[in-house]
Amino acid sequence: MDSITVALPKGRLAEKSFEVFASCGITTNIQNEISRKLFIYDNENNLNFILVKPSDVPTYVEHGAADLGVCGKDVLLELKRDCYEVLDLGFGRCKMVVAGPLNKKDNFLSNKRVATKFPAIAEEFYKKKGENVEIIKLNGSVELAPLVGLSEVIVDIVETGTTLKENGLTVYEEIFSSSARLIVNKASMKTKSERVKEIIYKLKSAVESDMFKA
Ligand SMILES: Nc1ncnc2c1ncn2[C@@H]1O[C@H](COP(=O)(O)OP(=O)(O)OP(=O)(O)O)[C@@H](O)[C@H]1O
Ligand SMILES: O=P(O)(O)OC[C@H]1O[C@H](OP(=O)(O)OP(=O)(O)O)[C@H](O)[C@@H]1O
Repeated sequence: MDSITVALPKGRLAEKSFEVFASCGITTNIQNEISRKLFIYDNENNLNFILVKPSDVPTYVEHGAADLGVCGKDVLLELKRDCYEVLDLGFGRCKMVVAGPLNKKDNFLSNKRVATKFPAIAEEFYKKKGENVEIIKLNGSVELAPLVGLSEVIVDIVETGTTLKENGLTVYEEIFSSSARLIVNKASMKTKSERVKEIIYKLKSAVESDMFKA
C-alpha cells in the first residue's frame, strides 16, 4: 500500500479538517494527538499527517512533500501553486472583500492605498478594473490600516462582519467567496492514483452528506 502524506492547516480550519478525515475512517482520533506534534502517523492506514501554517499547505503539496492538502480557496488564488484543486470541502466559508470606513464608501479616489494580506489578489482585482493603486502588504490586523492612515481601503476576509463593524468599516465590494479545498500533488495523482482517488472519493461522500457545512 502506497504511503500517503496529507498537509493539514493549523489554525481555524484545523478542527473541521481533522473531522472530515476522521469521519470517513481515514484516520482514528488524530484530534487527541495534535498537541505540539507536527507529524502524526496513522499506522493502520499508512497515512502521514503534517500540520503546517495554512498559507504553507500549497507549497508542501506542489513540491510533493505532501500528496494531499487542505487550504482555503483564498490561499490558492493568492499563491497560484501548481497543484490540482479537486474538492470543495464546504467549511471555512468566508468572503474576500474590499472594505473601508463607513462614511467614505462613495469617495472615488485615484491612486488609493490598499492594505492586505493578499497582495496578488488585490493587484489582480484592481488591474481588471483598470485602477491604479498602491498595495501595502500586511500580515494581520488589516482592519487597522484605514483607522491609522496607512491605507484608504483594505482587501481582506469577512465572515461574520464583526471585525469590520467593531472598527467602523464596511464592505465596499465583494471579490469572491472562499471555502476550504482539497488539493493534490500532480505527480501523486498519477503515481499513487489508486489511493489518492480512494481518499478523494471518501472525502467527497463525507462532504456530500452535509456534515461539514459551515
Ligand atoms: N474569519 C474567518 N472566518 C472563516 N474562515 C476564515 C476566516 N478567516 C480566514 N478564514 C479561512 O481560513 C483560512 C485559515 O485562516 P487562519 O486564520 O487559520 O490562518 P491565517 O492566520 O490566515 O494563516 P497564516 O498564519 O498562514 O497567515 C483562510 O485562508 C481562510 O480560507
Ligand atoms: O468577519 P469576521 O468574522 O470578524 O472575520 C474576519 C476576520 O478574520 C480574519 O482575521 P484573523 O482572525 O485571522 O486575524 P488576523 O488576520 O488579524 O491575523 C480576517 O482577516 C478578518 O480580520
